[in-house]
Amino acid sequence: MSSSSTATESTETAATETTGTADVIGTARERIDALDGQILDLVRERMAVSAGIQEARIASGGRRVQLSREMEILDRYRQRLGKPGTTLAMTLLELCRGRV
Ligand SMILES: C=C(O[C@@H]1C=C(C(=O)O)C=C[C@H]1O)C(=O)O
Repeated sequence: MSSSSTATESTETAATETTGTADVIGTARERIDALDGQILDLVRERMAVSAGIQEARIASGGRRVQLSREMEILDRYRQRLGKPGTTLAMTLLELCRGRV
């Protein structure tokens, strides 16, 4: 009797923990989805600002790409995020280049 009661309790505890874990994950995923939305909006904003700079430089006889500036950006991302930061910065620069 007491062993059956213990088994029921432990099943209920497991169910409560499962529900709690699902809640934690669900809430955290909502936050991740919101953050991804902001990141994507920011990337699109960065692309537009970058295009404006490139347009202005080309219109005044300059080149689209300025490698020294890109090196600064790659270094910033590498300092904050390590090697994957460099990869991320390269992807961002690729997105932002050549869209004028
Ligand atoms: C936007 C610029 O032009 C290009 C694009 C860059 C960028 O998207 O960050 C950086 C350097 C340039 O190759 C700039 O010179 O600042």
